[in-house]
Formats: sequence, C-alpha cells, structure tokens
Amino acid sequence: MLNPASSTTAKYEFYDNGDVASVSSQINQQYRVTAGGSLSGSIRVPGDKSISHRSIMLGALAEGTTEVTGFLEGEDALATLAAFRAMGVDIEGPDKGKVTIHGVGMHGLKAPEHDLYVGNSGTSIRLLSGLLAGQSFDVTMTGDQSLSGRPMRRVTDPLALMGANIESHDGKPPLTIHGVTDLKAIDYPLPMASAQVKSCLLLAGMYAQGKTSVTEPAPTRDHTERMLTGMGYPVEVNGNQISIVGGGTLKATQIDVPADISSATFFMVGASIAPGSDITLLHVGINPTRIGVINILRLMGADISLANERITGGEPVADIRVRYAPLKGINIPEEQVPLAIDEFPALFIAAACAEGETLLTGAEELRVKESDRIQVMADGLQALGVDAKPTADGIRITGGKIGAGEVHSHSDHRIAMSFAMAALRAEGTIVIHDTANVATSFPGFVELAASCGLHIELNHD
Ligand SMILES: O=C(O)C1=C[C@@H](OP(=O)(O)O)[C@@H](O)[C@H](O)C1
Ligand SMILES: C=C(OP(=O)(O)O)C(=O)O
Repeated sequence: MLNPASSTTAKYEFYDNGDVASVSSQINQQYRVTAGGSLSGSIRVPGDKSISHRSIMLGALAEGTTEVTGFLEGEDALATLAAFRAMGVDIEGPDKGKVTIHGVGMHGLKAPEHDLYVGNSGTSIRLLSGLLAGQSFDVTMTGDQSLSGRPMRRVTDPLALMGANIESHDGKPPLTIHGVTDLKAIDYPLPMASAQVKSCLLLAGMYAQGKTSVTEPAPTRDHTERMLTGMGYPVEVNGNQISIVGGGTLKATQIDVPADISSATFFMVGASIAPGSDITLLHVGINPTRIGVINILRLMGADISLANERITGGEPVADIRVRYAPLKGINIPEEQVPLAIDEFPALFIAAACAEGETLLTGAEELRVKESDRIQVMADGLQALGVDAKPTADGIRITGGKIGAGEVHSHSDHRIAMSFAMAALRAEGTIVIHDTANVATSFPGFVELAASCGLHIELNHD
C-alpha cells in the first residue's frame, strides 16, 4: 500500500514498512542570487557521489563489516542505500557521513518486498542492473520523471548478451530484472565512454562464468575498478580493456570517501570568474579520471594550485586553492570530455565569462543526463543575454556580459548550481527555478555557498 506525505520541498509516497516508493519535488523551490560578490574561505564540499554509491554496493556484497566515512548524504546515494536495505542488508547510518554496512556476501541479497525506487539516479539504476542481473530473484527498479526518460539500452543490450533477462519500457525505466543464475562472460567494446556501463558490466561479470572484458573508447572514471581491487576482487587492466573473472569474493574494508570534485567544481568556477576570490577546497578527490575540470580551467588561464596531495582509501586527494584570474576562451580538447563529463554546465559559465570563444565538441553524452545539458544550458545562457549556440555534440559560447534574468533547471541539480555561480559576474539578480533537485548531490549547497560569499537566498515559487 502507498501512503502519501509531504515536506517543504517534496511529496513522498511510502510503502507500509516505511520505504520510499516515490518522491516528486513538485513543491517548487527557487534560488534568488543577487549579482556580485566573491568567494573566499576554506571549505569541504560533501562526499563523492560515485564513490558513495559504490561503497554501499560493494560493502553489501562483501564478507564482514565495511565502515564508510565521508559518505554523501544526498538523495542519489541514499537511494542506493535504501535499495540494499530493502534487499535485506543491515546498514547503520548515515550519521555525519559515517555508514556501517554488514555485508551479506556475494549471494546473500534477498528479494525486496516491493519495487526499488532509485529517484533521480542514473548511477544507481545502471550499476544495479548489472549487479542484480545474476541474482536468484526478480526485482523492478523505478525512478523519477527525469530518470524515467533516460536511455537504458546501453546496459540492457550487453546484459542480454550475457544471458540476462530484463524488461524495460521501450528502453527506459522502469526496469524489471528477472534474475538468472547462469550469466555468461562477454568481451564487449563500449559504444560510448561511460563509467556507468563499464561498471554495470563489471558487476554483472562477478556473477558470470568466465572472464568478462570491456574495452573503453576513452578512459572514464575508474572508481569501481579501484574499489574492487581494494576489497580483494582482482581486476585486470590492459590499456583500455578492463577484465574481471566471475565467482570471486569481496572482503569488507574501511572506505574514506573524498569530497566530490564535481561539487567542488561550482566553487572552482565561481572563484575563477569573480574578482577578489581566493578559496580552498579541502580533501577533494583528484583521481586522474576526474580532473578534466582542473585541466580545462587551467587551459583557460585559471589560477589553481594543489596542496597536501595524498592517497586515501585507494583514491588520490588534495586541497585545491583557486584564486580569481581572467579567463580566455579555448577549444576544449576532446580527450578531456569524459574526464569532466559532469562539470560542463559549470564550465559553460566559465566560458561565458572568458574573453573570446569557447568551443566544445564530442560531448553528445551531455544530451542524456538528468536534462539535455547542452540545450538547457544554451537556453539559460541565452535568457541571460549570452551568445551560446548549441551544436549536435557540444556548444559554442562567446564570452561577454551576463545579464539579469530567470532560468530553469529542468530537473537538473548541476544546471541549478551552475547558474547560481553565474550571478557572481552578472549585471543583476538571477532567479533559478526548480532547485529542490540540488539535494540529489549537494545537500547544504545554499548554506555553504552563502558562507563563502555567494549572495544566494532560497525561496518557494
Ligand atoms: O559511474 C558514475 O558514477 C558516473 C558516471 C557518469 O555517467 P556516464 O557513465 O553515463 O557517463 C557520470 O555522468 C555520472 O554522474 C556518474
Ligand atoms: C549525471 C549525473 O548523475 P547520474 O547519471 O547518476 O544521475 C550527475 O550527477 O551529473
């Protein structure tokens, strides 16, 4: 049975046992950001979303108790946590970023009593598809309106080659996975640079007979490979080919989740465009497969320095200091695209403040994120008077003045936060509609941004 309830930002429906069945952020929230200001101080943004998801998934399948610190208490990572609780895994927390997962082993998951609702999270649904394809039970995964429009054939097609039995709604969620216990290994060239598809197939490969190999067209984030290795499950990496042999086990471990470079990005861009800024972002993950934003901003002339570089939990981290510097437009090198894939909405704001033209190509994947990030950013930039021309696989932005105006996030957290930072260089107030989605990846964004100098206010539409 479904029971409705609502908070100030969302409407919920719950199952009788208290699990969330659906959430809609229809009670609209808006940001009103007054022009000007600069960013300063020393802050730690919330935990890495990709690593938080994976800590729950692999911790749940491990033998023993995994302790996670720095866990992202955002809706996407919490959706993954709730999914594993619903499959019988005892998980304590999160409590100030601490989560304790009592692993059930590779074959210890139980059939959930109801559909798994994974909200807005592409990472949850795609990685779980692989992990659940080889279980002995059936499960259906559902999501919110944005997720329900995102393509899933990129995972269901290769999983079908492995012998999985998955039903979709014309290639989109909901996905119903009929568990099979005889998955076969495959050797699969990924048609697009996607860490979600790679990870999905590696997780399915743990349950398949033989050696599953995926070959990437370009390197993508390698958190799954690192965490598997750290938990004692061998992964073979040979150039762009990553392989895993089915039938292994995972050992519980301690996982320190670094601050998310994707969340740090808004402050890196904000400080780069606002004269007088000098901000330090503490304990940020600087995995080489995630630092495209640093590379691109530096090519544009940004003043970014790294300090205290160290390794924690198998991932490199550093404190990142960013001081204002005038930016210039560039042709973004295509090899940087997968390394900065979630950072483009914010980078487009940097381009709007740069001298000259910035050209992005080879980024058609941006069209299938939480929103069509090329079109939605182009619409918002144009509404603010910026010369932004979308192309099939990218955008051309000519730097200049940013005017006052109103923009819409189109259910996309990264669009909302990017336009908030644009106000630092705008000529008047920017109002951003539909911002409750920021809670998916960056709880506390408004308070943290305000504490560093952004003139941001949260209102209800
Ligand atoms: O594996 C991951 O954790 C992610 C991979 C990327 O998606 P794609 O694999 O679709 O590029 C990224 O956009 C997403 O935010 C997180
Ligand atoms: C694309 C993103 O996430 P996901 O695919 O997990 O929804 C993102 O956080 O920018």
